[in-house]
Amino acid sequence: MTSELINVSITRLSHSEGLPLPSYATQGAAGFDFLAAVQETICIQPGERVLVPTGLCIALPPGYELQIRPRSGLALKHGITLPNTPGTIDEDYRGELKIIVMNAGNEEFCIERGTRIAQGVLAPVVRLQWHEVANLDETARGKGGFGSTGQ
Ligand SMILES: O=c1ccn([C@H]2C[C@H](O)[C@@H](COP(=O)(O)OP(=O)(O)OP(=O)(O)O)O2)c(=O)[nH]1
Ligand SMILES: [Mg+2]
Repeated sequence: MTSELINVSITRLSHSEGLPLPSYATQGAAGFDFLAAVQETICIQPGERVLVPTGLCIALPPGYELQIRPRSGLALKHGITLPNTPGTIDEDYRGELKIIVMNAGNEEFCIERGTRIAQGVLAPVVRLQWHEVANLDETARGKGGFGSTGQ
């Protein structure tokens, strides 16, 4: 990938010792894979969700967020998803990164230590400032939405 690399400070908690840092699986991958820093294998029953530790804390540079997204292979093969996707890591968060993993499949799914459970994508943030007005400008769409343009 030709995009610039942004430095992000990272610290480890004791339960991630021995695991490699999250990394990009291919040269052009947009997301790096988070490894589950579980001490023992945890199994999620269909419909259940668990909070998976990463054992990592980071300090994002100002103006960035980290999005935590599901992995499509786990979603397709096992129905593993993240109910809050994309999870938002704020630039001022210094706690442990954790991943809310849900089993939307039909069978038990087990997460072993080091399972690549989700991916992180660094993204720039644009913040707004409200400008309260009496009326909004008119558009062709107007208030039409929720299927107003047809199938
Ligand atoms: O999948 C996630 C989502 C969030 N976080 C952490 C980092 C984030 O900066 C913080 C707060 O997340 P969010 O704003 O989504 O949750 P909230 O329910 O609004 O909590 P808060 O009141 O702490 O902002 O929790 C995670 O570790 N994993
Ligand atoms: Mg919040």
